[in-house]
Amino acid sequence: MTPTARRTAPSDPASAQATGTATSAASRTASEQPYAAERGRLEVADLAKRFGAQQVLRGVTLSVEPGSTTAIVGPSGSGKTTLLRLIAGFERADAGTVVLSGRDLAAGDLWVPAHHRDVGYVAQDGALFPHLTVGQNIAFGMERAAGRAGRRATRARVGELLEMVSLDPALADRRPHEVSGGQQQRVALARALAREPELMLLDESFSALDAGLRVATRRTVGGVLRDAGITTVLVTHDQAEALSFADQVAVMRDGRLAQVDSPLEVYTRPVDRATAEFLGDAVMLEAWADGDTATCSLGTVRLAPTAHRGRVQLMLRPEQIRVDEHGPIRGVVLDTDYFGPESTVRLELRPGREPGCETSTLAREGQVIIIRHSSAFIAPRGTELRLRIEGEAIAFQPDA
Ligand SMILES: Nc1ncnc2c1ncn2[C@@H]1O[C@H](COP(=O)(O)OP(=O)(O)OP(=O)(O)O)[C@@H](O)[C@H]1O
Repeated sequence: MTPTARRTAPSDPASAQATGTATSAASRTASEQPYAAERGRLEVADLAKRFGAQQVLRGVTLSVEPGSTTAIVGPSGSGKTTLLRLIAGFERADAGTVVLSGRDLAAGDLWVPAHHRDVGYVAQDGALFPHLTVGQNIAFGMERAAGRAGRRATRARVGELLEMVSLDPALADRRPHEVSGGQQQRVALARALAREPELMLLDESFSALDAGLRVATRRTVGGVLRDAGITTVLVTHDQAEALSFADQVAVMRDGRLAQVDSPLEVYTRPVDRATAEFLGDAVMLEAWADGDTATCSLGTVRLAPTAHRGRVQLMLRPEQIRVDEHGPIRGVVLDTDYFGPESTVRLELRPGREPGCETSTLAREGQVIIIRHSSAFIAPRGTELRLRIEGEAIAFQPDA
């Protein structure tokens, strides 16, 4: 694709970062519209960024389907926010391309600044203007017709946007400090939505909220964006948030995307041990792989399709190891960690002694594993449990 901007947006005096977005979709002429089929499609290719001596992004390639939601998740400092800022146009990449709705935003010498991109941005703290009312925050930078009729139309649109994010339009006259943190985040989203962006970027937008409010706000925001068909990219360091919010999860590590896949796939089929352990608790076991099964301290375990043979490292999620009185594996409870809806139980494996007990000869004396169980189940220390494995284990190279 030729690196040329296909249309020029009107200049916007407001800071795109503060207001959350740039050009109004309403300001486009028909001939300037991106191809309908492409609207909202984001393509990032080979993006690289260095700050001083530090190479922060090392060739990031990511495709986001129109109207879908992608979560970028990874440890602190892995480069998530930098990637989002390059997509928003707050920073310039050293190499690589950003294409939105078929239009080049960054490619070679071409670089479209933030306020000329149809991109909404919601920061962690919402970044509302404290001296403006909620309504004025939302209306800020919205294209307004002059005169009383124009003001009425703006007010009506502000009311609509507040309702869209499940807020009472009566909040329009309050100042940001007069509404709760969750409401502020929804106002920030309404402000970003006011300009009908093609792409919404959420930068740790729910992190500052406490647990209950966070889930509720996330659900509302996710629903609004999905209903509006707006392509969304969320940056978070919270694995559970990424898995529950997104259609696609991109796991970032050390400036690279280690895996990009559906939430189910990244959780149940992680590409390597670091990804597996980042996304949740993992039971790691030495094993011997032979085709579609492996032998480990839990006996013979079915394997997800793998090319690995011989000595491997096996990964199971704790919830795959179930307590079952007829299960072939034995373990003795060491301790139980209770935390509301479920408990974590540490067990020491016992080699099998009776028929039906398959615990393998690879079982090392004292091998400890962790399982999860409903909180109603609290086994005292020393209880012997029988276990069985559900589903398939993942095989990694021994040193992966
Ligand atoms: N403007 C900048 N100047 C210099 N270094 C920067 C700049 N922005 C980011 N960095 C560095 O780049 C690295 C990646 O930062 P980034 O904020 O992208 O990571 P992150 O994955 O979003 O982390 P966190 O989850 O902690 O926000 C960090 O080491 C950070 O210090």
